[in-house]
Amino acid sequence: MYAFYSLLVYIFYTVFKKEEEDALETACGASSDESGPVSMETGCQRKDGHTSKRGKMASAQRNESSSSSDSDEMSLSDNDDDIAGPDIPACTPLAAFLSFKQEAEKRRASQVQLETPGKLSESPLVAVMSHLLTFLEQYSHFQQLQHQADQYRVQLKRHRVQHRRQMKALRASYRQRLRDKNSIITSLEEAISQQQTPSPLSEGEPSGDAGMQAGVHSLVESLYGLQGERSKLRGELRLLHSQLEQKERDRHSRIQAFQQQIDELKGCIEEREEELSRLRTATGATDSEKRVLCLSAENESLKQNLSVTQGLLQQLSTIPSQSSTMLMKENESLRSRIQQLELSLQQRSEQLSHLERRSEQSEWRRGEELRKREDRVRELQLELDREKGKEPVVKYVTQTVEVESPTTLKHLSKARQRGELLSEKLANQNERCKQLEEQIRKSDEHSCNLQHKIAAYEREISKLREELLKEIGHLEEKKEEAVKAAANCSPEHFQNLQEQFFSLQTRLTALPPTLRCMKTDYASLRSQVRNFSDFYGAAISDAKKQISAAIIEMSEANKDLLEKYRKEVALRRKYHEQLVELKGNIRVLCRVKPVLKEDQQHNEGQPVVVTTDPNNESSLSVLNKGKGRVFEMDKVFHPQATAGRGTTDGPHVFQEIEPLVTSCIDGYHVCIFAYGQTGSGKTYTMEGSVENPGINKRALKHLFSEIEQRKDMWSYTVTVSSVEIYNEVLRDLLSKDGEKLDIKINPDGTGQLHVPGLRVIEVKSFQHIKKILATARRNRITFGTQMNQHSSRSHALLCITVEGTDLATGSKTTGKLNLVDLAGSERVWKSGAEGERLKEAQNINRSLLSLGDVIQALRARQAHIPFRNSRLTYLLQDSLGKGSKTVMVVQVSALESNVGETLCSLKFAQRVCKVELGPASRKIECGGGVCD
Ligand SMILES: Nc1ncnc2c1ncn2[C@@H]1O[C@H](COP(=O)(O)OP(=O)(O)OP(=O)(O)O)[C@@H](O)[C@H]1O
Repeated sequence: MYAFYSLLVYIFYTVFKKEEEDALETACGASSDESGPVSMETGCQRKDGHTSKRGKMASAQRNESSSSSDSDEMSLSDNDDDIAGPDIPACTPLAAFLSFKQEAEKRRASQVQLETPGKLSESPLVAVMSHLLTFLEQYSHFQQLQHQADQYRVQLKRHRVQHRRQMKALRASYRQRLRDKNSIITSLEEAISQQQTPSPLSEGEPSGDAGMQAGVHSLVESLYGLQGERSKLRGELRLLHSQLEQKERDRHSRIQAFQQQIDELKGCIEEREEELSRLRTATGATDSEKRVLCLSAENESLKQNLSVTQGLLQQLSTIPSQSSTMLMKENESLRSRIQQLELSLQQRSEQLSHLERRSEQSEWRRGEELRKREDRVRELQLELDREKGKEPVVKYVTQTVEVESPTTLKHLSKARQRGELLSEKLANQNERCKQLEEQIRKSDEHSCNLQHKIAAYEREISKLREELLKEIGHLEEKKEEAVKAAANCSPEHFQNLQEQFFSLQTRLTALPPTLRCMKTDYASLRSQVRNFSDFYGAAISDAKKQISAAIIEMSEANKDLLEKYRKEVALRRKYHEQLVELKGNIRVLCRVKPVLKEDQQHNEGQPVVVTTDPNNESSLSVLNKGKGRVFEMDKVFHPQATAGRGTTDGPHVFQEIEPLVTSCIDGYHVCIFAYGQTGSGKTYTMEGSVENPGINKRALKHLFSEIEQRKDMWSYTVTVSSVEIYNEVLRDLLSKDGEKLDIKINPDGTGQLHVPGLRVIEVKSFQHIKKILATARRNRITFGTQMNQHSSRSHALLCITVEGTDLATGSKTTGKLNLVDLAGSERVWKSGAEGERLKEAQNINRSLLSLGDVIQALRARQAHIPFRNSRLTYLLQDSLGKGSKTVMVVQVSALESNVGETLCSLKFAQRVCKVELGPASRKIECGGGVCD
């Protein structure tokens, strides 16, 4: 029974509900057609208390229009016709049915109670019914209330509209009345003025026309009355105005409050959005979104960098002009100083030349005398020779004297020339002084030689004398013999012999004075020579004094110059560092290998897929499977670019490297490495050939020339070591035994790495380093692969350490330059590697991969950088990390057969491009510690 009733109730309920809904829908349709959106809302309300979607929208629209109506009168008046009373849904048939059912059930229950007095007084169905009924009653009551509320709301709106209309009409009528009154007043005033103006015709007439006066009075009274009314109306109008203003103020305050709320809401929304974006970047965002965020952040930083760069550029453009004017001034003052010094030097050189002339004259005079005496000696000698039938003995001596005198003169003329040169070239003062000293030394030597020669000459004379004495003795003997013979010979013969004897005797008596005279002559000659050397030495020392005074003067002037030079050098270094930092402390350069003859032989008909843009030095495009891809680098070297600085347009390799080598001398850690597939030209770029040297040689040449330029202020020590990493084993390329080496932490407590047993050579000159490079090249492991006849199978590192000491302050710098020629990054299958070669290729790829990981970690600013994952990265730790400067030269082939490797290399390069190492730091030691 219970189930039956329930079913019945359900059926009826559904039937009635359907009826109601149909009725509602027809009402909705009708009202939407006739009354518009407002009637839709109330007409479409369901029985279960839910408003339909359309109803909600309509309500929203109505709310909007009502809110806007407060502010906009016109819009309200437009919608005014749309406001209509809501229809109440009919739910009474169900209630009637239920009450009827309840009655029937009650009756049935009373009958059952009468029949079976022991059972319950009320059945459960009746209870349910009664509950349902009360619910429906409550619901209908609620709907009625809601309906009433809606009606009130509509009425209120109508009243408000009516009120506004009334107000408007009232204001209009007041204005109209005011205008009317004003016009009346003005007409009356005009009339009065006409009345009061005496007419020329009425002048002679009596003034007191009673009718006229009364009219005028009444008019004046009415005028006063109108004026009073006007002022009253004005007061009312003012009141209305103030009311309106008050309302306007209220409206404004409401708008402001509303605006505040909107702002608060906006703030909330922004906060939410921020939180959302934060959450997104932290967790759920896609890679592309993250990338977009990162890129926008990078963009921002780039913009900032750009503005900083522009500022710096401006500064840089102003500072050189200032410094150039300062330098010009200084130059002028220095020039005038130099001119003064040149003048004084000229004077000194004139004095010197005067002295030289005098000495030349005296020399010449002495030479003349010497020649005369020599002639005499020669004559005597000839006589003696004639007597004795001997060879001329003094020939050698006279010849030497003849030769030596002009050489002395020559020396003197040279000295004069040098003196003149001294005045011309001030910068070579010290050099010339040395030359002069040398000359003095030579002249001293020469005078010494002369003394020796005089002594020899004296020795020769004494020998001659001895011989002469012997000859005399001999002649005496002959004489005695002759006397003895004369005692036995005839008187004629005796007489003849006597004559001969007497003549010989006279000659003999004549000989000693000649000899004496000769002796005295030589003594005077000797003293003259001695005097000459003394005189010459005094003249030279005088000149020396004058020159040293000039040098002191010059060095005083030089001090200022030196100081300025120091400042200029410091400024240049600063700008240089700024320039390098602006360019970025990690730079990626790309070099495209030209298509060589041998490449054409192996790859006949292969098209070129890598193209460079002559108008854009930092991009290159790669064509792969018909699609072009553009890569951006810091610099792209087209295939015709040379290894050096270049004379043609476009970038040349060393031009980009040079500033970093200079940085190394200034105490920075620099790492330059070549990366790329086998045969792409890494070794060509780093080592080069004899006729076309690569980065290594050019860097060292530049290093030594820079050191030479700074030698007045800095002293440098350059040490070199070279290692190769083959199959993850470290080998010394400068030692013959090829022992395995290991990387350890330096026990000196600095925390730096060192390789025990590694040969470190101190290099004094560029010529020396050439030999070292050749040794390292010879010892490196190379094999032929399918891709390169002489493929380098190991990573080769040339480590140059430059320790500098400031001569003025004593501060020390330590710069490091690591030049790395990496092994080829080819694909294993493509290189045709097997067995040992395969292991080799795998090791190469592994270490390159760890280099990539290190760069990735640096890029992500990770706390831990995996330097220790390979020997290569471990060894380069202090030149790859923070505070260092790194340049990667990516080598690529332009041929289509290598496009895969080319793309891989370029993608790796682009990853490196994004790494920021932060500002580089100088390694300077002040006293005991390190002060970067
Ligand atoms: N820019 C260039 N101009 C002229 N010749 C070049 C250039 N680049 C490379 N070559 C030539 O290409 C050949 C291979 O170059 P190289 O040995 O330098 O390649 P690699 O990258 O070092 O190879 P691997 O990694 O196998 O050692 C050499 O004969 C070299 O002379």
